Amino acid sequence: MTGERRAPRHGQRGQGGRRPAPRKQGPRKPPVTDPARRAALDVLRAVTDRDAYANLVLPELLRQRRITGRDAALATELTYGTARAAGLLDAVLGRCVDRPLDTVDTPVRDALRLGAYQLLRTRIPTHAAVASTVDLVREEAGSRVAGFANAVLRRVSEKDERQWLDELEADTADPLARIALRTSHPRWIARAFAEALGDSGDELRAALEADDARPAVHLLAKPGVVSADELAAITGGDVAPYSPYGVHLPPGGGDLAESEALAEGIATVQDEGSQLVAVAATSAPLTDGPDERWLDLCAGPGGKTVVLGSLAQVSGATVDAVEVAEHRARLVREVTDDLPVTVHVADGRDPGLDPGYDRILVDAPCSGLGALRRRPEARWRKQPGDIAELTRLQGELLASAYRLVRPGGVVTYVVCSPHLAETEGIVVEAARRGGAEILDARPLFPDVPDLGDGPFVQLWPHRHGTDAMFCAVTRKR
Ligand SMILES: C[S@@+](CC[C@H](N)C(=O)[O-])C[C@H]1O[C@@H](n2cnc3c(N)ncnc32)[C@H](O)[C@@H]1O
Repeated sequence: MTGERRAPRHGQRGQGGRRPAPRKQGPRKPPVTDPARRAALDVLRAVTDRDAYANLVLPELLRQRRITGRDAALATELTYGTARAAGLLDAVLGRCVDRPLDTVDTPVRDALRLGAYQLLRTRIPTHAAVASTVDLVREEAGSRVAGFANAVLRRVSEKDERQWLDELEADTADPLARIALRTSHPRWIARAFAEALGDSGDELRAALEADDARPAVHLLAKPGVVSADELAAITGGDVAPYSPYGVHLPPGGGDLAESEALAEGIATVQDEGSQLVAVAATSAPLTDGPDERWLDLCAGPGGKTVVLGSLAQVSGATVDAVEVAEHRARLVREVTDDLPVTVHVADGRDPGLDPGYDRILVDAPCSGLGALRRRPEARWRKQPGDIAELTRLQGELLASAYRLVRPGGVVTYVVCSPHLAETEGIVVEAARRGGAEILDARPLFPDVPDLGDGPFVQLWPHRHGTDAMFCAVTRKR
């Protein structure tokens, strides 16, 4: 590995024969790196060391350090971009480090990822990407390791992303592994998408690419409180294409924490796909009987309960909201305190409520493979083995819903995942055992195109601009 000399910066001495300055003792110098990259690295380290969520840590850290404007935008782009692309970046770095990458200390590895991301996926000039990363490594680990980082990143910079991909792809004949590499997804997730789409070519690539792009923030205009048109005018966003209550904020559209609409409680942050499935749950056709008692069996933190509660208020119904985790139940209470919603801390598999509900929503705990675009690091943290445990719980929750719904009542099953084991694999068997018929869900999504052959609805980022929500509507016989 060869190191390259750089122009001296920040008080470094050149190597032109002058005596090096004596090494200073005493307190460490304050960091010299720019605040955006420092913030990005600190968040990436929190993700690695503490299993933190980048999208929760970053906004807080920007606020604490009063990082705003262009610096905040750069920190956001670098943090989320690096976290999303970690698999590809590691593959490239693995070619540029002369020992196994996992033997490199994690702070240094995180910094190398950050540097490699800038080199491969941004227009930041090479010298700036390398020098700023080397500064970070120097702060983290001293000058010797900084020299190592410099050498590694110089190697990374010898090729652009396309050339690296060509080189890495040449090592595998597996088309799925290639697509996964190009779109920065683990292979098992690419496979799950392929199976759900019934396609492992162009459409799969489009789905994974859309899943790799940073999504717009979607708002829910609280039904009965403010219209989507009004909310769009207040926030400067656009009325959503499909949800009657949706607004899309422009990319980088301001600090959400400062949004008056959120502070006043007239809007909440909610993906348009989540809005659509919640509306579908309230509009699925019942057979005979009343339409008054609704149940949200997995309610926390209450996003869909707000939709159910608001529409229940309009139609004169009431909602019982069940959530097993006390702290999440508290969140449901907070967002529904002005709605006809009663929150119960209970296990949805046996919540101790009287049966006879007209409508039940089972928004089951799931792998979240459908919302990876909103959780940058999640794709590298999840494991295929997570699915089996979830499917057992999903089946048990749905079975409980069939015990609680009245004949002719509707159970809507939703997961934010396209994984077939969590979607069709659960519903077909549970509905059969629960004595329910599966309805065509597509008419409950009016004007939404490309819904396939039914009866289930699977939304997709590349088709609908939503998270990949799955929705099955069933009716008890
Ligand atoms: C996908 S989230 C629901 C999201 C929510 N419906 C919303 O729109 O904000 C699943 C929720 O189910 C809860 N949960 C997990 N196991 C449960 C159980 N056995 N009974 C009830 N709730 C459960 C989790 O704590 C989590 O809050």
